[in-house]
Amino acid sequence: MTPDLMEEGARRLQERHAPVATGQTESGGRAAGFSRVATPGEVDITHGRILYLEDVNVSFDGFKAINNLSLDIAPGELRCIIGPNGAGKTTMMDIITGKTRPDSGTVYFGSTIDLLRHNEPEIASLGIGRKFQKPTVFEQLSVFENLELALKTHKGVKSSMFFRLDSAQSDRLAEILHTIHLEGSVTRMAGNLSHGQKQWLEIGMLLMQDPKLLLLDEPVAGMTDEETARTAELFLTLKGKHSLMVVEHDMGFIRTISEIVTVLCDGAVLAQGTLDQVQGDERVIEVYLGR
Ligand SMILES: Nc1ncnc2c1ncn2[C@@H]1O[C@H](COP(=O)(O)OP(=O)(O)OP(=O)(O)O)[C@@H](O)[C@H]1O
Repeated sequence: MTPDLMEEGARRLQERHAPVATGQTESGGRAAGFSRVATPGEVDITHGRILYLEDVNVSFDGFKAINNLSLDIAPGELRCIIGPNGAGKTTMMDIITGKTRPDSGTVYFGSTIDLLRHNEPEIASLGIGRKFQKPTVFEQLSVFENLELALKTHKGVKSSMFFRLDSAQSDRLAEILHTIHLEGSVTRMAGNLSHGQKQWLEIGMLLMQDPKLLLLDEPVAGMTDEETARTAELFLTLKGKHSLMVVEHDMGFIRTISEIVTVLCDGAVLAQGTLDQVQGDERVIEVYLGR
């Protein structure tokens, strides 16, 4: 897709969501993206989008799980996605990460990377990290070893025997330990961490790979109130440095972290705006919040 076509598509997308989304989207960080110049090897965000989906469709045995889905995300934005069970949230993430191929539609990472031309590992190495609902850390390894391993895996280090972190990598690891609130648990076995700490460690492992876009599926499910509050803090710290797409059912958490909330229903965007705007939307009340 050429940048011109992309502009045209983005304009149509904006028009479609105009009643609630236009002003909000600008304040979500898009304006900053327009002035940035892309350099080789980087994701081109000169058109103000890190992720762009247009008219995406997926059917499973004739059932339309994703139905002309269009949405875009600005660089550095923290976008919350809500919606009733079966709305298509997981399927959308599966499409972005290459796990599921859509029947039709457009999925771009920045202005130039057509994600539909890439497989799952390629998409991960392009800078899209995904965190599933259940924590998947290496329980028999320490917090430090888990983070180190995430870096090795990302760098494709075959033999770990002679791998040594360089000073920049060590600094990065220390910074991430601080960000995920685990600097006091460096030598603890991951298996001995609390559920919330395991979730933070896995987020740290993704951060070691320096993703441009992070997709997080129900990150606070099963967390204590205190862990949920610290996760909200963590996400607000990550916002701006990374783009985040957070699928969550916990409305208190959404209220703490959200700018723009997208409501998915029946595989399409039903509404988009601030949480107050979407919660006041009759269609949302009917299909989701009122249930
Ligand atoms: N591989 C599949 N085969 C058949 N149907 C599927 C498949 N994957 C998803 N679906 C269906 O597509 C619809 C969307 O599912 P999806 O898991 O994306 O919803 P969701 O919004 O993530 O729901 P939840 O909040 O419950 O996780 C559901 O009706 C689901 O049953």
